[in-house]
Amino acid sequence: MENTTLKLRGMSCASCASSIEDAINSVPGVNECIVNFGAQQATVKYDPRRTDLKAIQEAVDVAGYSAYPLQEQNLMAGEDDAEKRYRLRESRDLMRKVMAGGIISTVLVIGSLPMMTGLHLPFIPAWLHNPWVQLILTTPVQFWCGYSFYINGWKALKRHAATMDTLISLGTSAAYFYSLFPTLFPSFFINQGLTPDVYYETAAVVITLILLGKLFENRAKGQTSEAIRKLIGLQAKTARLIRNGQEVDVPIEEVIIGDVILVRPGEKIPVDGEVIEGASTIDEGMVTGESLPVKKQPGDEVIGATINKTGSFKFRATRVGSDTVLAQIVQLVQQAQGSKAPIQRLADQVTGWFVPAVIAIALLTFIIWFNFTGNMTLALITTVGVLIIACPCALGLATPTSVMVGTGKGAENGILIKGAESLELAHKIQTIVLDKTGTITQGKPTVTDFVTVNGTANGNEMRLVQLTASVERNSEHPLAEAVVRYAQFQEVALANVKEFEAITGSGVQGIVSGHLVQIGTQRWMSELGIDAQVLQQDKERLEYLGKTAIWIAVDGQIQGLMGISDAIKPTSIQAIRALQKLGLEVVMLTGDNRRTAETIAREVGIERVLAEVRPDQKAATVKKLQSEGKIVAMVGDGINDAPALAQADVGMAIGTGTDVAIAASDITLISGDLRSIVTAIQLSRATIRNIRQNLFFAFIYNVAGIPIAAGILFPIFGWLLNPIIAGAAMAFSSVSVVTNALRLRKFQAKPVA
Ligand SMILES: Nc1ncnc2c1ncn2[C@@H]1O[C@H](COP(=O)(O)OP(=O)(O)OP(=O)(O)O)[C@@H](O)[C@H]1O
Ligand SMILES: [Cu+]
Ligand SMILES: [Mg+2]
Repeated sequence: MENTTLKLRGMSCASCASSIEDAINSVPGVNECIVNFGAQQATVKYDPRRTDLKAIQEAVDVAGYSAYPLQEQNLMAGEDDAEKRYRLRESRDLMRKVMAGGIISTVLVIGSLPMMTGLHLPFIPAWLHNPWVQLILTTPVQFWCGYSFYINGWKALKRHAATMDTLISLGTSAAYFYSLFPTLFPSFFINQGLTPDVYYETAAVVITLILLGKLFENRAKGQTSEAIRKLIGLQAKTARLIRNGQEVDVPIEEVIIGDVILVRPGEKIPVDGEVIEGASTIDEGMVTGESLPVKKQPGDEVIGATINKTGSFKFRATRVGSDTVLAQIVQLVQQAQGSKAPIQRLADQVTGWFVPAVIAIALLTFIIWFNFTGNMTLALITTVGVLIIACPCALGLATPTSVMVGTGKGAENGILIKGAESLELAHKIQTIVLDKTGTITQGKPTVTDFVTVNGTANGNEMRLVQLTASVERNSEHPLAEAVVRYAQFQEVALANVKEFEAITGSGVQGIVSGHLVQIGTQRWMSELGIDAQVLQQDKERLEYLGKTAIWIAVDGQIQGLMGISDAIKPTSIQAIRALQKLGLEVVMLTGDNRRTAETIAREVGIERVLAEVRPDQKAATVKKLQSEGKIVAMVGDGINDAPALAQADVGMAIGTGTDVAIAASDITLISGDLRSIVTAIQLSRATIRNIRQNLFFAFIYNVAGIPIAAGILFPIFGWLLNPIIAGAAMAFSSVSVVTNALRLRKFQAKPVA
């Protein structure tokens, strides 16, 4: 299965989105297609053996739109130029039409004032009221400014569909062509005792207002993707390389992996890499959301686009171009912005049958009024009013705009949200499961205690450190790294290991100079039949201190015990308290032993502890919590957490953790700070609230407007909805939806503690 994102052009409203969806879905070999109107993107899952991008693009072309793959754009070459030019051209075109339409409409409205108000207004020249003059003025507005409505409406008709363009072109045409009759044959009306009134100004004003709304909408939509532009703008333009012992400045695109780059204080780090010389502190806030600068020394990783603070250093480029952390973030955010929140599906379904239903209501309105009153004017005004006010364009904007701003805001706060679905789900989380090592704690354990059975005489202790560290050197477990570091610190040379084996969740073993060395948990020792009574007291003491005790057995005999401690992240306690304040149940899930886990849990204020859980049981444990009827989020960093992250309703990976965990998760917390979980939940709540407001704004005009426009209040109060007001209301509803979504940009993480 192949997954691609396509940029789309030519959409005018949400029903366009569903026709593109239909068009792509009907290509054989396409599995799934989601079109996002706000982001103007389609996400397509297809079988590359059965179809290809070209076939999909053709299907979109046939439907009357165009599509091109997102990958073709050079992500890091500044803002996507083609896209920007397209948007600008569209805005300029709209601007011209709005200006022309605005001037003409004003003249027309002034000309019809006497007729509308029934007053004699001597300062208005009579010729302005002449139907022929009005016809000549309106025609360019109707067919030049309103051209796109006809074209798009026609495209829709060819697909047997109806969109907002259908409604607008129908509505304004009704006003325009009806007015032609009294213009051409005034005597026909006069003979019947009717005034030959014309409604040109209605058509012109409605078209102008809707275009004005579109212009605002266009501008505001440009701002919703501001986050991406900001991210791309973070990128440095040049890098100072050291080549053949010389410093040269090169454009960032020319940096290749392995290049040595020099960075001075205050400069931006151009690409990702590893420090090889010098030391400094670096502000990584723009990428991780972490506000404190981070110390770096040789061996440490640096991230492109972060800012060097104090010292100069050299580093070797390890990731360039579209592989850098920043480029990955941009890509992720772009994909997330194009994804569809479940709440949107409802809106889409509504839009699907809305337009045909509106046309039916409009027809009915006309028939009823005309039959009952015989009044053509009344019948026409109500019908045009219904057609215009019922346009569901704001409905299609309601969710995508909020999702775009919300995911962008997340990225700014160091929270990468992979899809709108997890953004929506996050506000429902009831239980949050935290992995211990690397999530609550720093994941940088150190050996603090070392107890041997046979004392320290005759180099026995150093010999044991050598055996242990030699085996552990082959393991990737953080505990293993701690042991190796300990040995290095003691300047113990490591030996070769044969038959190394890691037993996940239990320990490691291997043969060093003919001795079988086994290192791991008490449970594993008893499974191996090794008696571990000797150092029981020491073990319990270590565990009460919150340290992990690992047994060392040589040739089936316990020889020693190591106490390894992993400091709690200073922010964890605060974060956990905040989560509990938000009403969530916080659970700790760990493979470590019960006593150690409980000590750490007590320190951070967690009550429910699930300890000694084997890696293959972590997912099952999450499932069990879900079967209690809870919406469960899992936060973890390790490979052993990946299945649980995937099982959870919302999986959150720590950005400093393993790639496997990040791939399995829905949300990545780029810095390891658990407080960003709180921010993620707050952001989700804010976004959902925003979407609900938007849906309300979008619906209220239609729901309240249609009956009024249909003339329901006329028999009672004599109220009619002028089509001009309907046009203004509908333009206003789109604008208010987008403006409301932009309010989300002000989102700020609230400290809850
Ligand atoms: N390489 C190793 N060396 C020594 N002991 C190990 C090793 N790998 C695992 N163990 C033992 O197995 C236990 C469980 O390991 P596991 O990886 O499942 O969890 P963890 O990393 O300790 O905790 P968490 O689940 O919170 O990340 C460890 O606490 C340790 O006692
Ligand atoms: Cu509309
Ligand atoms: Mg872990």
